[in-house]
Amino acid sequence: MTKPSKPNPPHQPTKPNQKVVAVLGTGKIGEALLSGMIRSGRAPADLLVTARRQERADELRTRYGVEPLTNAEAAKRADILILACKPQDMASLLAELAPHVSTDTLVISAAAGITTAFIEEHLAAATPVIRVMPNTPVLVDEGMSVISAGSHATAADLAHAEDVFGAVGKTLRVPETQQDACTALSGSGPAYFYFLVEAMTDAGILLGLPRDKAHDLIVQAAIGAAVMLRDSGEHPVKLRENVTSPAGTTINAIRELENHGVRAALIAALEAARDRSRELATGNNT
Ligand SMILES: NC(=O)C1=CN([C@@H]2O[C@H](COP(=O)(O)OP(=O)(O)OC[C@H]3O[C@@H](n4cnc5c(N)ncnc54)[C@H](OP(=O)(O)O)[C@@H]3O)[C@@H](O)[C@H]2O)C=CC1
Ligand SMILES: O=C(O)[C@@H]1CCC=N1
Repeated sequence: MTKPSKPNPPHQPTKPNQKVVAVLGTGKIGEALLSGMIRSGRAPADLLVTARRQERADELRTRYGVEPLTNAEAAKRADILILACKPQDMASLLAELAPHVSTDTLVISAAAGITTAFIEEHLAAATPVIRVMPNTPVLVDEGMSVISAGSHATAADLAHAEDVFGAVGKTLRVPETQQDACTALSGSGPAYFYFLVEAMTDAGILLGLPRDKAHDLIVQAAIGAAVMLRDSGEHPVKLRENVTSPAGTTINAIRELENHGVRAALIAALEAARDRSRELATGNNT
């Protein structure tokens, strides 16, 4: 495509050198990122959002004090566009954006599977594109955002992406060939832990505990285990061995987990998530 020029003067940020960021497709992850950017000190006036339904636009205006725009307006005004629609909506969003995105604009996609090459094909030649896989703990500033540069993204573009996503958790640069695997581990990862907590809470009910107590016990065990995994410097095998007393209770539970193939199930589950990310690469997979 030929390079469109920026028809409108760019939006003036409230802080010098502050990039104006637009979130296009403000659903679950888009809203989580928006709230995180506001918490990290970006002024709502430097944040643009788009929504395709009036009801959603009204919600965002009320909750965050942002003024929802059309995708075209956001593309004209922002320095950084974060595309947070579903992979299946990406081709139509890019078609809408293409006439308005200048090559000065950094385009960041958070969509599972969608490659930087796919986005580059839909925009003007040399548009810098970055692929990021965040996860929902960005809502509590404990996110993990895995970042890969497209063919025209510079070191400065990567630094801008790390600035935005680093405000709401950790960031990690990987080659784009690893993004589908990272999506399976990290993007989807929180869901597996919620699933385990849900299942273990049910076990507490079976063992006769009230649901709220069972929930609190399992959540605190999860928090304690997570902090030890992060801070102790010990391998997970060692941490598990420390819990597993000879002829005690834990080994009986571990034997059942192995008998039921839980380890193999987790490996197969993450492989299936990786495969689905690959299938979504063109965005036309329902
Ligand atoms: N949820 C998660 O944990 C993570 C999701 N992602 C990725 O983020 C993306 C969004 O996922 P998620 O937030 O769960 O999905 P949601 O359905 O909650 O959000 C998608 C949003 O995009 C909006 N949208 C779609 N097309 C347009 C358009 N043309 N213009 C403006 N807005 C549009 C939708 O509007 P409407 O409400 O009208 O449908 C919706 O609000 C996906 O690509 C997913 O792969 C990445 C990491 C983690
Ligand atoms: O389930 C999904 O497709 C998205 C991508 C990673 C987490 N949620």
